[in-house]
Amino acid sequence: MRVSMIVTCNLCLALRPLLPLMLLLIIVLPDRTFTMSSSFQVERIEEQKSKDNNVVVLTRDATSAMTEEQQECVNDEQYDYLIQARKLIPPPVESIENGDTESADWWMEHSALLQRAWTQWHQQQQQQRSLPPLNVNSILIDHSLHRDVYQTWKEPTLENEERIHRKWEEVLLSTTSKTTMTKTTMPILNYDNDTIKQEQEQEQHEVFRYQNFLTPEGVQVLRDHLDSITYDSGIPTRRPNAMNRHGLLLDPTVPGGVGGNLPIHNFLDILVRDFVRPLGRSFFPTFCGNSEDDIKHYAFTIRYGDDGHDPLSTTETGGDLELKEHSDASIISLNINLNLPDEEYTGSSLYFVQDDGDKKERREFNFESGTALLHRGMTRHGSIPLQSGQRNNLVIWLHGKDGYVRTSSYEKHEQLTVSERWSFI
Ligand SMILES: O=C(O)CCC(=O)C(=O)O
Ligand SMILES: [Fe+2]
Repeated sequence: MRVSMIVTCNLCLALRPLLPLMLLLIIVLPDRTFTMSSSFQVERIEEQKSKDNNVVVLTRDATSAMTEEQQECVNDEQYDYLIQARKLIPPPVESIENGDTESADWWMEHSALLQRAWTQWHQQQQQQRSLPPLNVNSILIDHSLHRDVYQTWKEPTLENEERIHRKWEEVLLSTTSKTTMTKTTMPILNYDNDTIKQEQEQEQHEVFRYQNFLTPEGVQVLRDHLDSITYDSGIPTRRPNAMNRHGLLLDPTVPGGVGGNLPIHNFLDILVRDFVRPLGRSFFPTFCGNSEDDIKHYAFTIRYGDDGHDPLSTTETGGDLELKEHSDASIISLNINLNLPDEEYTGSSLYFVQDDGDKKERREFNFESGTALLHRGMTRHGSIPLQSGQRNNLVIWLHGKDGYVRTSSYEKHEQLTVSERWSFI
């Protein structure tokens, strides 16, 4: 007992100089140790949870131990895809790398972030930006066309189809010669004993026009919606295709395409299902003979001329001016003008190549606000230079899966029946 007291006293004496430090540790350490270990534990648990779910997230519990500044940083950088997407600098639309005009790799690399940003933007916009529904009472599409189309959906007859066709102008007719093989029983007339070859002149309707396909209200709401995507979202958007540099690629399945399941996507789905596909099948029954041919759509907007928002552009007016002659990667294309009635422009007529066998001629068309042209993708076309103003159009291509475009024609007996044309197959 005595010994132990002496030892304790000696120890006390030895430790005496350290006493202030020990006191300080007793006061400070428990609290520090508790704070650190608890926040550490939470983080470890959450880290484990997120690993299990294969997602990397910082939870609110883990961030509660952070300073306000740190937390803001986490909120911005980790959660806010919109802020991250807005910071990206996309490759200029004019850039060409290894022959690739669309910088596909860059869009692929940022595709997941951009899609999340669109979803986030949609959630923020939901209250303010919607489109009127595209149902039978829709104010978007010419009422009398709409009525006839819905009547034909209810009763798919040739008469009802004919009523719709009368509302469209046939604006381009080509004459092509087609060689047909006919079975014969007269062996002397040919060498293979079984067929005779016949040259037939065939008239082929190529382009149809509907002057006021979209109502003035329809043009206005679609433009507002699309302009908001372009100018308000701040999310980088990929050029619409290899030829057009300015406009929106509206296909969410293509890296860099506008996503987020916005009202425009729903509008396009219904427009394609209820109008473009059955109209394409009924105007071009020799080419749209199977649902495999027109099952998919690819939609984009195009803009010719300056919009004053494009400092990176190097073209004379800050936008595209013309489009070279081409055929589309589609079986059917619908091209609708989205200029507001008072948005005037000169030049920029769309031309189609009229093929009369020996002779090929260009036929030009001017778009007016809301005008739609429906044509085969294979019919060659382009647009002449814009002289002044701006032209905005919405283009929808129909094709098969994986971009498959069928070009050969179907014989009469292979073609879809009227009820098949107006069905969801
Ligand atoms: O409206 C135009 O200028 C034609 C657009 C076009 O043909 C296309 O983008 O494929
Ligand atoms: Fe085209």
